[in-house]
Amino acid sequence: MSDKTIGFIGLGLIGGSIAKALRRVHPEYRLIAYNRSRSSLVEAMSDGTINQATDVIDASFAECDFIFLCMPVSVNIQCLKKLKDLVPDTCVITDVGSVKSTIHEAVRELGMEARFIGGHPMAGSEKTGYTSATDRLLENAYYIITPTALSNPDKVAEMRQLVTDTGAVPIVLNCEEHDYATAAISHLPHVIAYTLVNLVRTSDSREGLMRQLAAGGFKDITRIASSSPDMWESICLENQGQLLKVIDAYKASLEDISEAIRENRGDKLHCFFEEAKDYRDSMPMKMKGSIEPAYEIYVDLIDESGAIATIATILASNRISIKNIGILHNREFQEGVLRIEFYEQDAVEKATALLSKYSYIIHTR
Ligand SMILES: NC(=O)C1=CN([C@@H]2O[C@H](COP(=O)(O)OP(=O)(O)OC[C@H]3O[C@@H](n4cnc5c(N)ncnc54)[C@H](O)[C@@H]3O)[C@@H](O)[C@H]2O)C=CC1
Ligand SMILES: O=C(O)C(=O)Cc1ccc(O)cc1
Repeated sequence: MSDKTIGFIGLGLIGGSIAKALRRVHPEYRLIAYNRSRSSLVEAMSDGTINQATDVIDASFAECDFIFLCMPVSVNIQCLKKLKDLVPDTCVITDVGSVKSTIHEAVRELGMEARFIGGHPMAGSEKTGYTSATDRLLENAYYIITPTALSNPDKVAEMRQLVTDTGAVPIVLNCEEHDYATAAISHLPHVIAYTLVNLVRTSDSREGLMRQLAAGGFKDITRIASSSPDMWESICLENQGQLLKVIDAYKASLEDISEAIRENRGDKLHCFFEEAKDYRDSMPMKMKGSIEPAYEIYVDLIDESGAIATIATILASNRISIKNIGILHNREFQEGVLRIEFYEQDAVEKATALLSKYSYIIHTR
């Protein structure tokens, strides 16, 4: 592929991660970024990710082949108007926002359909900012692309290639399909996590007994309540229609389960839990598109100082790269295990063989 100039408007977790991934694969590309706060730009210049930084959205972006809008959804929408007169028709504008219908509507109203291709990486975390960005964040995750009726097929093909270059897996959807699916699998779960945490917060005793006792299950399902309030305010309002539909359906299912509990209907409860368990267990855990880490092992930890360092050293000295490492306590591993996440399946197999040789007990899921 020929050299390209790629612009980023917003260089936080997602903008920064895409920029870092493209830099790794394409050292020849020219990357330009605008960010509201200067610190991310300084960091991205000094680590070599971007070639040019700007405090204002100006004519520097006119040279871009692609511009990624990576701010909260409503801010991305506001930015379109500015770019309309600033950049030529040949530049493709794309976004990474979690809601697609409202930005597509704005694109239509502004007559920008021929130069816009929507996008949404199905990867991320509760963290924010460039400091949390990594060149591997999108690896193996689906990246939804939503072309317009007037998107140029050659540009869509280039967009698919850029997505593939980040390590993600492109998939094309229309924006309504996208917004209904993400309302159920992402937006409602975030609303549930935030409301559950607030329920416990307001029910807790003065001494904070609930906060102290909250264990693995609560923490697992509420991790995402640590996400950015700015970002989630924007997502909920931009996907209002679809989100309200799934919230209503969820309220109805809470009513069903309340009734079964009230009426001592063990059979109903059992069936409800069993159906949910079967569906959850059938979800691909080690496949492309999973937001959950794909390549991981669990190692029983010997209770002595330096235990983690010893394992990390064994792996590093055998050139096995670790993506993430940490101690996990939950119902499945009550004693606590060391969870090690790798970049690929090959590393899982090598690490399992190697650590078994050193008599470590390994679990996989
Ligand atoms: N966090 C996640 O896991 C995922 C987020 N997204 C989408 O990516 C987009 C960016 O989110 P993150 O990178 O996670 O957030 P972030 O908080 O790490 O970065 C947001 C960026 O937008 C800038 N920004 C915020 N408000 C602004 C304003 N009013 N004017 C100018 N700049 C402003 C911030 O300076 C920052 O650079 C959002 O649209 C979100 O829906 C998509 C997939 C996953
Ligand atoms: O942290 C998680 O598990 C997420 O669910 C991250 C996330 C947040 C917003 C998106 O649009 C997509 C992914």
